[in-house]
Amino acid sequence: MNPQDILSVDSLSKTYPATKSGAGAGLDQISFSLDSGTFFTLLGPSGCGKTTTLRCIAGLEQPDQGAIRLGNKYFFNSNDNTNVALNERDIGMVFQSYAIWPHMSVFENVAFPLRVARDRKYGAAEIRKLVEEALDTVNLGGYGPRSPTQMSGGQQQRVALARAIVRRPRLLLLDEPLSNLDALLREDMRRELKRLQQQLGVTTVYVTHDQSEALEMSDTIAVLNKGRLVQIGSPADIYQRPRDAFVAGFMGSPNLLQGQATKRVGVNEIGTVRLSDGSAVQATFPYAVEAAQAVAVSVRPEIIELKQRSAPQENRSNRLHGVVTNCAFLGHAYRHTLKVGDLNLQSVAAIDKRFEVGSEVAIDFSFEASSGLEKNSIDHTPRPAPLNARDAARAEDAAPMGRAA
Ligand SMILES: Nc1ncnc2c1ncn2[C@@H]1O[C@H](COP(=O)(O)OP(=O)(O)OP(=O)(O)O)[C@@H](O)[C@H]1O
Repeated sequence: MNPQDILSVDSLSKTYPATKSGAGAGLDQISFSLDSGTFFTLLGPSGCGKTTTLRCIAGLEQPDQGAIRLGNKYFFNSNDNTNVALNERDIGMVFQSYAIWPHMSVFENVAFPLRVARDRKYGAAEIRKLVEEALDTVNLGGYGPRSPTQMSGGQQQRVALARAIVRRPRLLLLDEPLSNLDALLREDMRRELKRLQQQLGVTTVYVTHDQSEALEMSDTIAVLNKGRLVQIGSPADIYQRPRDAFVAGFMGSPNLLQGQATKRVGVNEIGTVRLSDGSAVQATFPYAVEAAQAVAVSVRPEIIELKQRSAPQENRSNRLHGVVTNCAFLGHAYRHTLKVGDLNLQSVAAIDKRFEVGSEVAIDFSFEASSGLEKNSIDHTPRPAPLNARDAARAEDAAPMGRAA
């Protein structure tokens, strides 16, 4: 790993002016640090700040506060007014709208960044070699003379990618690059993009609101909500151990059991949660909670096993009792809706595990697979190592109240 390629974003904040429709939105103290070669995804709903973060890294948007650094080179630092111009940041970018010029050939589109480079002059032979290599990398070898207007959406997106990598940037920024493609092509391009990123070993920041895209492609995911980074982790962490109700809901886990911790629970320990009807369930907590703290338990639909009420209960498994109120065929599985007291839960069961509407069932789910989470959105984001001693002092001063250590 090359330490010169570590991307650090520290306490990035930006406020847009308030509009008629509400207070000014933007970014609130976004921090993360990426090892070189990481495929990192900014994930969240529309308006959460993904594109603004990406544009700040690119130099298309100026943050109000914070620092952005690649290796030991600061792109931006509000402390000493560093703000490096976009074309000196050594990055490649691909946007949702491919931004391919229709009046230029594929070759000229890809050659463009080389022709306008200010830091060095590329000779004709070198341009030819670099463009051909970039086109080969995106499987468009031989397409140079064509007009982009004669190409499909997927091929045009590859041209945009070739243009982004032709200068072999140290950082690749991708803003929803697949969202204009049809569903089948998008699936193919996910794998293609990932292969390309691995082949190049380039640190990549990817923006999407599509959870499955983020899970399939990323090494690390950061979930954003209302301009704040609410959770950062591996795809498995984010999916199986959401930190709060927002992340759980956004990652498609509709089942939340609200209650109180019966006693103090340490990080990654199993704790007991007393539900409002007096029953208790156990879950694994990715963070520490105090006795009587209000918490929730996220139970993913696919970890629920429906059984006859008389069926024996497995070790280390929770059991609730409920009634099936709906059963929907999904093709590969059945989704059951279950009424448990005042609560509606969803389960997804294999095709041979169907229960009729009206069946009284046992609802089993394991302690390990059930995830304890914060009831409210509290920022537990681990902060990256300070950029330097001066920044450390500033970070101490600026640490917002209530942030987890
Ligand atoms: N130039 C601007 N002026 C004013 N407000 C802006 C501007 N750009 C973004 N915003 C606001 O900042 C917030 C974050 O916007 P951003 O585009 O970063 O979100 P996003 O997560 O990328 O959303 P989407 O997925 O819809 O593109 C939104 O509330 C948006 O309205």
